[in-house]
Amino acid sequence: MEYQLLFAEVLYKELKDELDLEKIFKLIEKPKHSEMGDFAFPCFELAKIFRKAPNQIALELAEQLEMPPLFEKVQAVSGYVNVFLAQEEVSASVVADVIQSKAHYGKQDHGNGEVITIDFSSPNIAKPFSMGHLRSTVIGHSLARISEKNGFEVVRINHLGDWGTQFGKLIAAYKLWGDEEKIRENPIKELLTLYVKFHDEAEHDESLIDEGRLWFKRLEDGDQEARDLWEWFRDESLKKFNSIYELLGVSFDSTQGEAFYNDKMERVVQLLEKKQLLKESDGALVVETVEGMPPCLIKKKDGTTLYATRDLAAALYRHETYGSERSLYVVGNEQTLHFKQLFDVLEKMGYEWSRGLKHVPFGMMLKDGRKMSTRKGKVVLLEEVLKEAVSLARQNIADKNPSLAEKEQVAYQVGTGAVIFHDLKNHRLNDVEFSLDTMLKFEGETGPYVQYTHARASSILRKGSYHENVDQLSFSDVQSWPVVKSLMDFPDAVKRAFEGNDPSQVAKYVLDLAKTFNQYYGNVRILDAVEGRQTKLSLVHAVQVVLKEGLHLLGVEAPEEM
Ligand SMILES: NC(=[NH2+])NCCC[C@H](N)C(=O)O
Repeated sequence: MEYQLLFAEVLYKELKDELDLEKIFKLIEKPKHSEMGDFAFPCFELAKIFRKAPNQIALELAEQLEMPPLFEKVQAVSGYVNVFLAQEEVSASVVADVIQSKAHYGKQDHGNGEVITIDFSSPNIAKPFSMGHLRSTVIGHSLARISEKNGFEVVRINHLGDWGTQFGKLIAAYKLWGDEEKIRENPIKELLTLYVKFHDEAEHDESLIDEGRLWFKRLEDGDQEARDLWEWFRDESLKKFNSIYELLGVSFDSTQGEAFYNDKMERVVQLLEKKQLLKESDGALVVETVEGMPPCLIKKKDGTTLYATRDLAAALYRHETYGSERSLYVVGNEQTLHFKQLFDVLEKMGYEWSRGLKHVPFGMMLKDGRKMSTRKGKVVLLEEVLKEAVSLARQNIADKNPSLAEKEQVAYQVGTGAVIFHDLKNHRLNDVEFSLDTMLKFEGETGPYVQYTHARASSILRKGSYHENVDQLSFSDVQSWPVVKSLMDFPDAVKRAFEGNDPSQVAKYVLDLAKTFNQYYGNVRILDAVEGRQTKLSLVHAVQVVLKEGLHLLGVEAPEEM
């Protein structure tokens, strides 16, 4: 039951001529102090329309509103209409609802099964999986789950960077200096070394650049040797990437990277030609985009294609294959211009659906305030970082709970959960300072803190031999109300997270629920309660369900014990 919506509907009956339902819903506030009620409707905007003082309007509204049964009091105070819920009844109904719905609690249906494609992670082969790709993976994975929770059908796409002039350069470098043995031992590191060497040497030997270009041309034309080498580099890289995905619990519906579009680009070029959008510029083919933006490069002088050409082909392919009218591209904010150009070209091509394409940018991952870079061989190997988080978590368990069963599994869940949560707890556009120590703390705004709260709830339920039963819940204490109110906020957090493509809404929500519950736990005797033990345990159960589902939406596991 959505009480805020109920309140909005009642207000709407009185205010239809002035405001629409959505506007009213958005205006409703949740007062911080309980004496101001559970919801408050400000009348300041109406003052202009009615030419009356806000408080006068509030008084009249409070008089007129026909509140439904579970609202027990309406009050006009300083320009607000404050309404109070009937705590006992509402608590029983919310807790029963959560326990009966379980993981479905908070599910929204406004997506109506519509398909949405989410392009995320998308690392480049033959290069290390960067911190930026980690951010994209974590944010995209969470947005996929949040979209499903909002009623959408999601297609998860890993648009691998496995095509482009850099592979010509890499093949050229391998032909010159490559050592098969070494690459087999340590593929990504060796390939990166070759690539860096190529760039260094090319600074004083320009013929290398031509050599690289030639190899990419051969690759695009299907030359066998070039293909074989490329495939080998790709396979080795994928092995590494897959072990990271496994660690993070991430999977995809499609790993069709840029190379997949090799035979689909000619059609795009022809379409652009037919729509008279192609222009020649210095021998290259471009599409002019809106004023002030550089033109979008489609084909180079030598006939090879570009990142943007492949993205055009991919957008068409996805729309045709999945029937998607909406797509998210979870890619760092340094590619903002690229996506602006891409969407603009598609719009110029006359595709209505291009309006449903959205770039979801994010900030950088920093170490000691500086960008973590993979250039010039200064490699931060992500897999090692994740493993280190796991090993710190393992140490923690050894110190705090040495008798824990499933130690190893829990160490993985806590270690990776800490990294993921740390990334998602602030708005994605903020830069993130990477600090394992901070992430892994059991107190403060961390993943382990929320996981620990979930494990605490689970432990209370075990110790209390809890049996599910929602028939005779009776909430007469004041302490449970803030917890119930937090439970009630979950559906709205799910919706907001979708609307803003913003997993931090869910992260902040679970932190709030965990804090509120821990306060309750500190003040209320649950296991040795003389009265209402079943009700109290049911509240704990509801908290456990929602914490787990909230963490799930972020891509974080919730161990029962830790
Ligand atoms: N459709 C896309 N362009 N997706 C993002 C690709 C990201 C690219 N591989 C990079 O690492 O920069």
